[in-house]
Amino acid sequence: MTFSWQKGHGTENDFVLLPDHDGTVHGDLDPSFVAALCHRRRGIGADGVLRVIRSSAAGVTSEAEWFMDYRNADGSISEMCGNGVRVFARHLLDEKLVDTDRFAVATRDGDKLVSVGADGQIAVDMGAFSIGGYSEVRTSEGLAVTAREVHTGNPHAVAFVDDVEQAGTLLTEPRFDREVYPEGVNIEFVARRGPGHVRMRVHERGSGETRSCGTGACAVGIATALADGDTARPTEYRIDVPGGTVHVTLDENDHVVLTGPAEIVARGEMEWMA
Ligand SMILES: N[C@@H](CCC[C@H](N)C(=O)O)C(=O)O
Repeated sequence: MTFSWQKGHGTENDFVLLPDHDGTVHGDLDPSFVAALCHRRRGIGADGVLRVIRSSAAGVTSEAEWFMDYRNADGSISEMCGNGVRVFARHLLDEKLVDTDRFAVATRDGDKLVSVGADGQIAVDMGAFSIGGYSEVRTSEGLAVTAREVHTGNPHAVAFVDDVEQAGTLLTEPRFDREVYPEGVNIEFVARRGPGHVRMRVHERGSGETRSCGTGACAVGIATALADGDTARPTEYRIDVPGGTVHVTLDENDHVVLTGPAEIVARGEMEWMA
């Protein structure tokens, strides 16, 4: 099977992009194929796949022409990917599939408005968010922490710690309360670095520990504002992740806006032989 592909990343959260404009190349996008592509030893290696497909071809009702069909590295589907949408936007711009630097991208969590800055950074209005209560997360190495439930299109548990290295290796998924998160959860460990500035590590549902998570950074910004009693709008947080830095703004409409880099690093035709 031969098809075109690209590789990109946003703060080292990396993705295989599969252009499939009319949905004729990859059909239903088999989860085992996604998992094989993402495998770091037997495949190309990535935290997830972004299929680039027209909303109409994906059966999505949207004003936005392009739908980000996001899959986790294990082949599972998630509603949203914050770093992915920036990489997706970079691809649309590079391939001249959009002709303006402000446009919407359709996702399973609705349309996201993307704006490209003069510095090349990409800002995404991730829309409204919701906040839940507290429950415990526990790493396999025995760290037990109370985490705040935050939904930024997908589910997150945000746990404040003194030092993110306390989370240990994160080689296995921390335990969490399945009654609170029946669909699974992305878990962020967050440590403060200064006013409006935190550091985080994340264990992603369906992908394991990644070098960055955009929706996770948004959840962390929201949980930090709540913990600080910061009700000013707009208010901005700098979030350091192992793969770089992103900025999260809570704006006057109580939307969360994610700003960060996005880069395409390779493209080509592939003959998949596995
Ligand atoms: N890395 C992403 C989040 C991807 C989805 C997540 N693993 C889930 O299952 O919800 C991001 O940048 O937001």
